[in-house]
Amino acid sequence: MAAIIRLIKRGSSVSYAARSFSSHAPLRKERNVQWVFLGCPGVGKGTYASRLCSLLGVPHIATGDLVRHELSSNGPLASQLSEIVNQGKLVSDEIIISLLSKRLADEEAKGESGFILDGFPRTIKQAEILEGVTDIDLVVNLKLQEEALLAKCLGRRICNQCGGNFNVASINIKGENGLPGMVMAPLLPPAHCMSKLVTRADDTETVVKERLRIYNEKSRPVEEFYRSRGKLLEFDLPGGIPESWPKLLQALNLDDYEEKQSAAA
Ligand SMILES: Nc1ncnc2c1ncn2[C@@H]1O[C@H](COP(=O)(O)OP(=O)(O)O)[C@@H](O)[C@H]1O
Repeated sequence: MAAIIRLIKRGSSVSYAARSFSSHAPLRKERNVQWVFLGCPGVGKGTYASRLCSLLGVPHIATGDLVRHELSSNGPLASQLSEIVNQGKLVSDEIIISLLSKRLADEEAKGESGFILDGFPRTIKQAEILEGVTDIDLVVNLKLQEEALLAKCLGRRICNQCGGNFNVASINIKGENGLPGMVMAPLLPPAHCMSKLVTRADDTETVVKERLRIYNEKSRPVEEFYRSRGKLLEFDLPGGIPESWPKLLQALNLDDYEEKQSAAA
C-alpha cells in the first residue's frame, strides 16, 4: 500500500503490483483483494462494498465518506466542499486524491492491506492515476433502473449517532417496456435509531437528478475504461439486500466463502 500512497501523491505513472485476480479465479493468498465498486448514486455501492469488506477483511474506502468527514470536521476545505457537494457536482481530482492518499496512509499505519474502493475512480483522469499506481483486480458495476435510484436516494436516512444507513422507501416498480419490475422493502432502523435519523443534504430530488446527470457524463466512461481491460463485472441488482446479496456472492464466486468463514469462526 505504501507504493500506492507515494505514487498517488506524486501522480506518477509507474506500475506497481502484478495482476493477481480475474473475476472467475479463486481468491489468491498473496495479497488481499483490490476491488472497485462503480454505480450510480443510490445504487447501494456503500451497502454491498461494506458487507464484502467485512467478509474479506479489507478496508472499505468510500471517497464520499471522506468528503463528508472533511465537511463535518470543519476542515480547511469544508466551505469549498459543501458548495460543490450540495450542488451535486464532483470535487476536483486533486482534492479527492489528497483525501484518498491520507486515508490509505492511515490504513497502512494500521497494517491493513487490500481495499474495496467505493466512489473512486469517478472520472477517466482518476482511473488513469489509479492504474498508474496499482493493479485493480476487479471492478463491480452495480446497476438499477433510474426510477429505483431516485426513490432510494430520497428514502435514504442515516443515524446521526451510530452512522447506520437505512432506507424508508418502499419501492414497487411495475415491469414495462421490456424492463423487469422491482420490489424493494424498506430497510428500517432499530427503535433506538428512529429519533436520530437525518437525511443527507445532497439527497434532494434536484440534487440527485444532477448527480445522476454528472454520473452519466463523467463516470459512465469509467465503466468502458475497465470493460475494455476485461475487469468489469456487470451486476444487475435483482431487488433489495435479501435477494441481491446471495446473488452477488455467487457472481463473485464467494458463495461458499461466506459459509467457510462462519464455520471457521
Ligand atoms: N471520486 C470522486 N471524485 C469527485 N468527487 C467525489 C468523489 N467521490 C465523492 N465525491 C463527492 O462526494 C459526493 C458524495 O459522494 P458519494 O457518497 O459517493 O455519493 P453518491 O451517492 O452520489 O455515489 C459526490 O457527489 C461528490 O461531490
